Amino acid sequence: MQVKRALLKLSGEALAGPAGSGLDGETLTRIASDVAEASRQGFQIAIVVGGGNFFRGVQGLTRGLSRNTGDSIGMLGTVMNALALEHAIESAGVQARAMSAIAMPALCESYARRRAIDHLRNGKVVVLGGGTGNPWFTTDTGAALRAAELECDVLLKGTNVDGVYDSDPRKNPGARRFDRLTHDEAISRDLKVMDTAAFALARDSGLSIVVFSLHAPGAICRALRGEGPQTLVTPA
Ligand SMILES: Nc1ncnc2c1ncn2[C@@H]1O[C@H](COP(=O)(O)OP(=O)(O)O)[C@@H](O)[C@H]1O
Ligand SMILES: O=c1ccn([C@@H]2O[C@H](COP(=O)(O)OP(=O)(O)O)[C@@H](O)[C@H]2O)c(=O)[nH]1
Repeated sequence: MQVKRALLKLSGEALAGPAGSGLDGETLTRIASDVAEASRQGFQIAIVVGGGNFFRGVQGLTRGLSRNTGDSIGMLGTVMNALALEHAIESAGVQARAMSAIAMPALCESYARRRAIDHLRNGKVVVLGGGTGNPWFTTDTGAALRAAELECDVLLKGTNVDGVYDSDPRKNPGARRFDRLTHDEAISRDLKVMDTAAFALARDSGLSIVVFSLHAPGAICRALRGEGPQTLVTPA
């Protein structure tokens, strides 16, 4: 696969480091320098960042909040991560623009498809916060949506496991990793590394997904080159 423009999905937890919540400076710096290196190598990178290190909408239910309010808080968490990443990537020497799906003009640009494409063409890394801008969605679905809108060649899902397994590897130590599978197989076998809506949207827009682990330094550059342990999920 020849990749020029990639959509990188980073879960919020990926920025949390060993503490498991909030932002870890060292982790942020490591991931940002990997992204900056990929940009210097000529890849156009758009990032959709999650917010699970701060708040997930469903957590609100146990606090007496409605799902709609919980999801609004969750989306705000993703914007916090986008601002942190924008700063960390610029500190690593590459220009970056945070864009939010929910207008917050005092903090960052609002997401507009054509403006995001302009930034990418001009060599800036675009960091997309706010998910889809709607409750009841996830940032995985946001990542598939933005990858389709921005005509990305691939969706790279960077996470804490090194691919898609036949069952959750965190729960089943005997789980086996796929090198390759289709979106339909991932959906029908209920392989929960991404939600069904994200797999379905990626399938319908003809977008391949690479699932890889973010843990080692240089992981993002290697994933872009198709190197290292990973699972390739293809529409057919
Ligand atoms: N079949 C599977 N293959 C790989 N990972 C899976 C699978 N089922 C569930 N997972 C879990 O999906 C998680 C990766 O998704 P991610 O979006 O980064 O995490 P979260 O959903 O907790 O934010 C991993 O922590 C892994 O334990
Ligand atoms: O389009 C979206 C994307 C995210 N969220 C909310 O933001 C939270 C954080 O996103 P996500 O759980 O996808 O983050 P990740 O698991 O990747 O860290 C979610 O739980 C939702 O509450 C939402 O409402 N709409």
